[in-house]
Amino acid sequence: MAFKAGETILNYINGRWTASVSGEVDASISPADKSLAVGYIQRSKKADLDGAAVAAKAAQMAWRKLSGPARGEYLYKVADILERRLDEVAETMTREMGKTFPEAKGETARGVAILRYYAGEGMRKIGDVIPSTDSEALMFTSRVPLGVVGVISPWNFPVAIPIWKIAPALIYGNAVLFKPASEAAVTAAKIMECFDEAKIPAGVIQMITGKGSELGQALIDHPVLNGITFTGSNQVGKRIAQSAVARGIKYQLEMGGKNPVIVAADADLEQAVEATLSGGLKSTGQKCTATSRVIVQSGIYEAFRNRLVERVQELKIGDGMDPQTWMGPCASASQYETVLSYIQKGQEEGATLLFGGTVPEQAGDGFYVTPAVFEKVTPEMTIAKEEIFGPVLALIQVETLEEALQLANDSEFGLSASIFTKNIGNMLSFINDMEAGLVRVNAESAGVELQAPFGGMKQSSSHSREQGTAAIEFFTAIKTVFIKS
Ligand SMILES: NC(=O)C1=CN([C@@H]2O[C@H](COP(=O)(O)OP(=O)(O)OC[C@H]3O[C@@H](n4cnc5c(N)ncnc54)[C@H](OP(=O)(O)O)[C@@H]3O)[C@@H](O)[C@H]2O)C=CC1
Ligand SMILES: O=C(O)CCC(=O)C(=O)O
Repeated sequence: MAFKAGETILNYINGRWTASVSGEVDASISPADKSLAVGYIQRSKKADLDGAAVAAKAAQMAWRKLSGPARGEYLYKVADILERRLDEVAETMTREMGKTFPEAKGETARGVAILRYYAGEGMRKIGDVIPSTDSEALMFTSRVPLGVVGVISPWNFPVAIPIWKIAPALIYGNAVLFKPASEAAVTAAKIMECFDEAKIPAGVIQMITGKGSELGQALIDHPVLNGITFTGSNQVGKRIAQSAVARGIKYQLEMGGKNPVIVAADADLEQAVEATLSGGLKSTGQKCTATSRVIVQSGIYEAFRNRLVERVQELKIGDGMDPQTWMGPCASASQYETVLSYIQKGQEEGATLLFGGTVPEQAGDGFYVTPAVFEKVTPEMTIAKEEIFGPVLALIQVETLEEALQLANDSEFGLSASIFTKNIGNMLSFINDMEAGLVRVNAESAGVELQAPFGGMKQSSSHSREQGTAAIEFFTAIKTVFIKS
């Protein structure tokens, strides 16, 4: 089955495309033109979830009995199908949440690579032999699946994030109940179509759409779950943690960031400017790893600021499907309003708006805003503290590297951070002292590689890591086995 643009998509439950018991749907609208519906999604109820939960439990029993390589074969098939349908999936993503078509294609290709990576994991070791004090015994560990895992994903990476949660969950023998973000659920259905076409056994992966406040809450409270993995806001993440702790199930949270870039006086100016543009404004700044605070040493400040503003002025804002477009719209009406309100707050609190932060004339019915560059930002200002999740850069001038590091760490978040410098001492201080899960030298703050652990410190995560070989830590439990004849 392949849903067409503008159609009503259904839930994928127990291997079948199924309408919700509610009989209600919600439009997923295009951020490039809010009068266009990219599709209609089911407004599902707890009763839909209950049916899926029964199917998941039954399916997981059989799925865990398959060998790792056999489970991997399914993921390889899904990867091949997604690769064949890459342009179609990427176009749906661009139309539904606004990122440019080249970015959407890159993300979909990353989804393919993640599927293949975890397909290969099905052939790798899942335990260790440990010497026992009893010389006649054999002692070893084995990794076993958690059971049924809930996946709640955001709209900003509608393909990569669901896949980097679903693929490891499946390869290690879990069944998945997947609730995508409502604003990217049509794209999520495209991923499900690939699993369906690969003939994955019914019930192993199921997708149910609906409002976070109702269906999402019902999922996190559902007794069928043995684990839950989430990416999104801190507010929702905290609710998930509370519910998981109350029921004693495993949870994994990836949440916000307020990512700094330090530009040292000896930095390569062009490199630092281009990385700030890319890290801060690609995907319209809607990445948890996006550059938000730009901390610049005074020796290079003026040259950096002037070049940055010059380059930001050149960026073309428009529909992500237009090949000329460098930056698309904000993903939704609520993101748009949030971003505009932060820009207003920045000005009210006394920061200087050097450029942007306005609604372009040709915006029409789209959620467009020009990238905003602020200077004279102080650490206590709201735009220096809160995650904006939009195309807003806050420049902060400092004298010394020590001051830069101290300001960079002055945040409740600790996801990613970059420094631009040629000095090895600066690099080492930054690597040692920066409180972030991802530290990058002479590279933009955004940029996650699927084979490496990903996650944050402080309020940015539940202190667990996703992706690469780290994924096995969350999606399995260790069983220690002792055998004596
Ligand atoms: N770290 C990151 O990558 C992301 C961070 N954010 C941050 O969060 C802000 C708000 O974005 P928003 O989309 O509202 O993020 P949310 O955290 O509300 O949404 C993320 C996911 O959680 C679901 N959800 C919402 N409420 C509940 C609930 N009570 N129980 C269970 N699931 C729920 C959503 O469903 P539904 O879509 O149906 O509401 C969606 O699938 C952004 O401005 C940004 O700062 C947002 C997205 C990603
Ligand atoms: O930067 C990336 O590729 C991933 C970012 C991310 O995980 C997020 O924004 O939620």
